Amino acid sequence: MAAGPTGRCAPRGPTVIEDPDRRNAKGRQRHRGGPRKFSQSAPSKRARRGDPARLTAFRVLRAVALDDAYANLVLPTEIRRAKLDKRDAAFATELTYGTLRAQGTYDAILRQNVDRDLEKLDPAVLNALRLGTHQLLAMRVDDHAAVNETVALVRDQIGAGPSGLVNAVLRKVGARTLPEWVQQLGADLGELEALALRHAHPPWIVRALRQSLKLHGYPEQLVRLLEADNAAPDVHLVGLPTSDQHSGADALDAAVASGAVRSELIDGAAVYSGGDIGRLSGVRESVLRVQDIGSQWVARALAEPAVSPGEKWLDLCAGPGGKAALLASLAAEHGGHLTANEPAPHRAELVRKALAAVSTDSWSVRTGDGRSIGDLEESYDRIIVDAPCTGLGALRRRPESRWRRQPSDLAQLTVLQAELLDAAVEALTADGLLAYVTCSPHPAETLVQVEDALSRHPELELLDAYKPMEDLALPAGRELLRKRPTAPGITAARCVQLWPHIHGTDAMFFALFRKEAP
Ligand SMILES: C[S@@+](CC[C@H](N)C(=O)[O-])C[C@H]1O[C@@H](n2cnc3c(N)ncnc32)[C@H](O)[C@@H]1O
Repeated sequence: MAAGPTGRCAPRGPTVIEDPDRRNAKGRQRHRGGPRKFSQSAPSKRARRGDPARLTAFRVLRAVALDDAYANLVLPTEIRRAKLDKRDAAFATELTYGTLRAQGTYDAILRQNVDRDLEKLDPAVLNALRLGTHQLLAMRVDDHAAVNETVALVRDQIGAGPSGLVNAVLRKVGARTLPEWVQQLGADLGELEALALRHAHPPWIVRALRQSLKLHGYPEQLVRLLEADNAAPDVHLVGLPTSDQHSGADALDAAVASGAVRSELIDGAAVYSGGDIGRLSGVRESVLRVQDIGSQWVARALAEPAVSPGEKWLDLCAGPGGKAALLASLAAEHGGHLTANEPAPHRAELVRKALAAVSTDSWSVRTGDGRSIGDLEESYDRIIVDAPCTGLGALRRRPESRWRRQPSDLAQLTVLQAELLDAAVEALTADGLLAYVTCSPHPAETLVQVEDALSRHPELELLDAYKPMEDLALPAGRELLRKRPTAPGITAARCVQLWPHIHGTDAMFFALFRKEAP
């Protein structure tokens, strides 16, 4: 994907994978003994082994479905395990991510073509059908290759039994294009449900995104947002401002010399599409890190309003440590100290690793429930509550998450978010600053939380969160923040909501409070 210097990503269609060396124009892997001849009518006579790239995608889908695994974590392991070369790895990646993203739409199509409930199918067979459907409808893979290779995969991995069913269903799926299927299935749906089907989002998420866009002044941009959710995100880099051993700024300069493009939104950030970031200098030392520019922007915004030397800061929900690393590094510049709190021990360990480059005088990690932070009898000058949330702002990064998340998750999460905010208010010094951040634009997790917190805590004043974001932004970043809801007194006019299709970042929400002196 073209990476603009602003970090914005242009929406794109399904990835086209073409490999003249290893895959022919039909998406089949070439065989040394010349092209294979597949029987047109007898699946039992066809290839018995699936090709390694498709097998890799199949294995990831299985781990996601059966073990609740995250595709972005499992896929690299499976690619290494299968020893895929670069091109096959790209094919497996597009196949995996594309299939997972569009799963709901593909299931709607499959329901039309399978003579029983999908829930009654062997999950492995259903996954194979989804993989075949993605190849048929969204990748430039020839129909025969898509069907034959999927049938071969099924024979190899599941057995000969279901291969006939898979063959028959995929032939029916391939009889129409994706727009034709969407048009046919959408004809009986309401406008929102049809949009959800077309852009492969669950309707409840489309409803929430539509509401949030409206509240933040972008009522007409729903389709652009849904398209951006379906595009692969750019990799963003941060150079930590302060470090014990190495300079993050130097590492960022070196990354730029290696093809990264400096962000036009904020300093200290870059966009990289050069592949393996492990090769960049400073990554091993943790001074150059992968971090969404939206996350960098909100973390820096908390550290923007006049910092006094020796301040005490708290990151209440720190794992895996992205914002904590940046905040600790900024605190170190002012002789301050960051406490990074995280209840999950393995995530607390990740926080320690993330902070490794920053002077140990400047941070400590606490492993505990953020709701009990008041037990420490410490108070903090600045606190960030980067709350556990539905993650609807990062759908681009976690292809399976939109189908895994349920509206019922909100009930539990919003209670936890409110309790964490209460604990943070208690632990905040008089005149201290509190940032409330989510990687979700859902109104129940964002504006409603802010309004509820204000009504529970009259001592809180809602500051204009745009101000520190603008103060630290470069001209292009400032320009993108220019538009905001203007009606006086509305909460949304003081809270920043970033968007993938506008800012090229995750949809981070940022509210900033001050606790008034009693
Ligand atoms: C959105 S993530 C934070 C991301 C992190 N700030 C970063 O930038 O890398 C939310 C974190 O909150 C943690 N969490 C969950 N329940 C919590 C609780 N009761 N108290 C504090 N943190 C909690 C989760 O384990 C998760 O690591």
